[in-house]
Amino acid sequence: MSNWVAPFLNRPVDAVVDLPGSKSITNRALILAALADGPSRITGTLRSRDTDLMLDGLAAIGVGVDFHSDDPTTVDITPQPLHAGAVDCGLAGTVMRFLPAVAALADGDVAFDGDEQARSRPLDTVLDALRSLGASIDGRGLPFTVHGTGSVAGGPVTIDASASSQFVSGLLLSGARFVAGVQITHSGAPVPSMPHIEMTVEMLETAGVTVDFDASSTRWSIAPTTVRAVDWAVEPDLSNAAAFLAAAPATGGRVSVPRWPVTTTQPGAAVLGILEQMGAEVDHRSDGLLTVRGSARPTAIDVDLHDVGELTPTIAALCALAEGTSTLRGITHLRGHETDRLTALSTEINRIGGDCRETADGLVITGRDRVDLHAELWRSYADHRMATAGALLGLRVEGLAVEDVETTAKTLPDFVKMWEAMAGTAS
Ligand SMILES: O=C(O)C1=C[C@@H](OP(=O)(O)O)[C@@H](O)[C@H](O)C1
Ligand SMILES: C=C(OP(=O)(O)O)C(=O)O
Repeated sequence: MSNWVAPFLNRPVDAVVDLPGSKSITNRALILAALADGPSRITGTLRSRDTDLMLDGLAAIGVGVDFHSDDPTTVDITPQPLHAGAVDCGLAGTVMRFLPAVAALADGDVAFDGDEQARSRPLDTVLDALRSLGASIDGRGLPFTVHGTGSVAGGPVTIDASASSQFVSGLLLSGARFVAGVQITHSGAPVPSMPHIEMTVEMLETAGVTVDFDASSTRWSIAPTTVRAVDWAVEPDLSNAAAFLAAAPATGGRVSVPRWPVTTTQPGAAVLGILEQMGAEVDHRSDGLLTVRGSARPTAIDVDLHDVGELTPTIAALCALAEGTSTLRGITHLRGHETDRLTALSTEINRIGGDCRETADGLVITGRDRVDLHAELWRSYADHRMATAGALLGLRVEGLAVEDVETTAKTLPDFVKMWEAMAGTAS
């Protein structure tokens, strides 16, 4: 675990940053490929801790995983009969919430564990739902064991998915393989991160699985059907792009990202509208090059991030530098992310001299001029997005060190190299 002094810039940033594949698309493509009716090739696969844990977990229960020797981002997935094994979830929500339903289809016991910090992430909803759909599972959270019998009865299930959209996505991704399919009803406060469920639905439809859903986003239904093999091309990770793009308004500079998709289900795309509201300019060229330009100091915003919670650390860091008081709403569920992100962000922003207050459903942040902020150790709480938020503030706060910067490997192992290259300080 090392402290990394983030690059400080007293000039505007000017860089092009090419991002690797999306974590969310990669881990969905891997599950769908594992359950499909034939082999699939995935290109642009993100290679990071979360996606390698998914690859390892699938391989541990029998799925064929073959990397191309000359390109580690191209992987061939061959479905095989699923058997007993052990799965390490690390701190990955997508692994701990998507793989149990796959494991229930295995013939044998599948033991799940993960990082100490993962044990406090909400999970019992998925395990209870699978039990009520006919699976046999010991445990209410990590560690737990799925006693797979080779099939899952499936059918109707009511869950409260207000703590995480991944509860719905996890059941949908395997639901077509259940004997009676799956009919999910959500009962509770609104489900967060709805675009991530839309991503699940769109990828299922691409694999030939029809999902019926209602306009109020409380019911999703899948009939038992074959999951067709698809050769997936993974888009760049737009949530990881957010911190790099925010460097433009943070320094009054310019950051471009190639291969930005014209249409996407990735919630990370919402960062563009938010940066525009904060005063940045956005340009998307026909060749896919996306550019964000900042000029004056960013302006404060009042924004509901319920649908795009994973952008919060980046936006909060920018708000700490903005002119005025910002309100970030609709993000209670962030208390169950990698860490309690509302407490972590307010603690760290206040420790460097900022002004951040937790509210019932978010944060209120009064921006400070950079001269009023001071370099302290920015703690990461084993949260990749806390580390990248620290790096963003480090561009304006000379000497700010980010603790445990290696935690960025959860979704972006090359973060330090890429950030230093963006800042023009790479050795
Ligand atoms: O399904 C997915 O790929 C994700 C869904 C969201 O989870 P929550 O609904 O728990 O916020 C998001 O925050 C996470 O980073 C990835
Ligand atoms: C919440 C996140 O991850 P996870 O998939 O582990 O929930 C995230 O990446 O911001």
